[in-house]
Amino acid sequence: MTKHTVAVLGTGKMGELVLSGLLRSGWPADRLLATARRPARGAELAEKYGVAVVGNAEAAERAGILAVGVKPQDAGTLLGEIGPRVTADRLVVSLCAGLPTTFFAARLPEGTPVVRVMTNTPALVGQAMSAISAGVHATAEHVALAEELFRPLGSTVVLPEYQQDAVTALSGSGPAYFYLLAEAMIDAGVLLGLPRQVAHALIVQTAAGSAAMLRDSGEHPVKLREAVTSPAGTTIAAIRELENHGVRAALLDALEAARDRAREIANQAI
Ligand SMILES: NC(=O)C1=CN([C@@H]2O[C@H](COP(=O)(O)OP(=O)(O)OC[C@H]3O[C@@H](n4cnc5c(N)ncnc54)[C@H](O)[C@@H]3O)[C@@H](O)[C@H]2O)C=CC1
Ligand SMILES: O=C(O)[C@@H]1CCC=N1
Repeated sequence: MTKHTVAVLGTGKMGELVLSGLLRSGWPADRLLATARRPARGAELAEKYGVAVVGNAEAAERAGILAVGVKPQDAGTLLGEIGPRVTADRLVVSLCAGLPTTFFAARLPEGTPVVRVMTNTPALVGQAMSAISAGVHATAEHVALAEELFRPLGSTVVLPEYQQDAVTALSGSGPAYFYLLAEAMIDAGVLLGLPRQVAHALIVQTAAGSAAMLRDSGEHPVKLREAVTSPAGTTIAAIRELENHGVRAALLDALEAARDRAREIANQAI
């Protein structure tokens, strides 16, 4: 384990997931710092995790690894605050959707290494998918450090930075699509006359079981779906409706829209 201190700058939902994941993996609390915009949030984090909550400037001076957990729209302001305190021997890890590492490099001292990571909310249960990319000035050693930070949260993969907007559309936003599907299927259960709690239990276990098979069997999803789809049976009747409603085309369009929005965020960032 690295001897660095990690500071989470902007400890909202994702920042807290990084903090709690590191603590779960045995990272000492005295090598973690957190920053928060609202004092009440800072007090909550200090109480819950036993980490020091400090200002952004102090965190930037004390920590070797700076994990930026603010919304992309707030990153410019944050970098304006910390830029003068950062030295090029730090590692900056961006959690921000859309923003390229050049956005950070332009606001930090020359030579500061930046790694871009797109993780997702299943980090809360140790099941995140975190995609890590070496950005400006980042070496293999910096990428290895980032992998060490994100491994406690779930799976990690190292990809070139140009793929990050697509990753954001797939796995960053991905949990929301599955939740939407689950929500709609539970409502369908209610439509068919099942009590809501029963529909909820059926769909949650079906989702968990299907995900486990998809991951653990190593089979292609087509093969798994075909095994459920009996000739002249119930499943094919449902699938015909899904195809009639263009669900596949909707998914292609939806993920392309998410990718485009990531690009737009980068263009709008100041
Ligand atoms: N929510 C999600 O599922 C995912 C979010 N992301 C990215 O993670 C980042 C954080 O997203 P969330 O955690 O959802 O947002 P959030 O709004 O929960 O957290 C951001 C936090 O930063 C704080 N903040 C803003 N400016 C600050 C400043 N100058 N100093 C200190 N704290 C400051 C805010 O008060 C807030 O608590 C975003 O850049 C987002 O694109 C990435 C993957 C998934
Ligand atoms: O919706 C968003 O912009 C963030 C990034 C990926 C998931 N949530």
